[in-house]
Amino acid sequence: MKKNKPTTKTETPQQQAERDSAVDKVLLGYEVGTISIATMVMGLERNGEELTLDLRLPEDSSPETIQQELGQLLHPHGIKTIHMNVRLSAPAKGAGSTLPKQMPKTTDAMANQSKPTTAQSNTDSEPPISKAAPTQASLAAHPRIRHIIVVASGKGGVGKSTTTVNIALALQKLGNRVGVLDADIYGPSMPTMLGVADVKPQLENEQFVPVDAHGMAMLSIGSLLDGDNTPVAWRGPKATGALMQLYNQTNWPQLDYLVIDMPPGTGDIQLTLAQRIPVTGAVIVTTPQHIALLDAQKGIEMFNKTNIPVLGVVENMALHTCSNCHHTEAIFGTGGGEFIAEQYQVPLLGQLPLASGIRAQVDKGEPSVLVDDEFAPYYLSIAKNIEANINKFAKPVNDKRIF
Ligand SMILES: Nc1ncnc2c1ncn2[C@@H]1O[C@H](COP(=O)(O)OP(=O)(O)OP(=O)(O)O)[C@@H](O)[C@H]1O
Repeated sequence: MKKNKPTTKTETPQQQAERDSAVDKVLLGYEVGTISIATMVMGLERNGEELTLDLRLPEDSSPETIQQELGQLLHPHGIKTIHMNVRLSAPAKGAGSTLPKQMPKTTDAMANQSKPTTAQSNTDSEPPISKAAPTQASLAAHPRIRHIIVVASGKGGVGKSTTTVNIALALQKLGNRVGVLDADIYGPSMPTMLGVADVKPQLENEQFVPVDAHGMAMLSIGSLLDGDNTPVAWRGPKATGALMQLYNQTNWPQLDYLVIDMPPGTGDIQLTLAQRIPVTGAVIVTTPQHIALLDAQKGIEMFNKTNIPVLGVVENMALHTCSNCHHTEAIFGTGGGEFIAEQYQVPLLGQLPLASGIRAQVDKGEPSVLVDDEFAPYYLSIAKNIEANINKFAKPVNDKRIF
């Protein structure tokens, strides 16, 4: 699934980045049925003017048409040839395994260039590009998951993962069945923070079986990475494809909450996930510094655009607890999280101390809530605030869903 992208001598790094980004945008905008093809990309490799895609497509799709339409859309961006390796998904769970289908030939992206393209001009039949992205309201709820919560931050390093893991454990402590999906492609840390870095998820009937982490069902994007393919090198479609695979092709048990640790930022990957996964609500983690607050605002705006309710803001590292006298004070000043919560009319779920104990516990794989240390009550209070609000945002359960 993962391939190293060969470098080409004729492209400058800037041209390379521009062409990669143009390819990403085309893939993100091209829909098969109502779903972006980006979520179906299992592998992607570009070598100059040649693009190779490994795709997992719905059984009723037409790979030949897709190959031709993508060829026409990508040709203006310098892609002359598209190779496609296709696997067609089985129609329903248990109805058989996937059918590998190697595309018989390489398509010249210029082929049929003079004919009208289905995507652009034949609007009477199947205009896949012009269909609107699915909205949250149109997404079916997962049949075994009551609430999906995404934990996001506009900026990296604000303590999003530390907060996620402790909130998940706190929700469990309040009596809920909890799962954790580590979608942070830039730094998957859930396995380490939960002390299960050495445990690999099993595959059963082409479905991942989540790892048991202190009673929670955990799966991490880190499990899909190998040594010579760093997550940072992943580009949009590849990352979203892998993340959708983790969500869809996992045998999640019956859960009250699936807590997703999102990649930091508000780019294409975050937006696509927000449009494809039926989320009950988002929790935004920020720190009191101005830049982190500005980034949190971007996060809130992104969720507003995609109609995902923002459950609230958590202000991390807002307070300092002296390790000698245990006195707690707001060293960065107060009011940052409150300000943003007021401005956007979202609740401030809680303020967390900056404390070496919090870091030491996650480094050991035994987060504060698990060992019930002096910081656990802060996370429990946040979890209670989430629970107090969440039912009004719950999605109706659709038992007909096949995943
Ligand atoms: N409240 C806190 N007090 C002290 N240290 C903290 C606190 N929250 C997080 N940290 C530490 O800050 C560092 C960054 O935290 P974490 O990895 O959770 O951030 P992140 O926002 O998920 O980062 P990234 O976006 O890069 O994945 C870690 O070393 C973590 O232990």
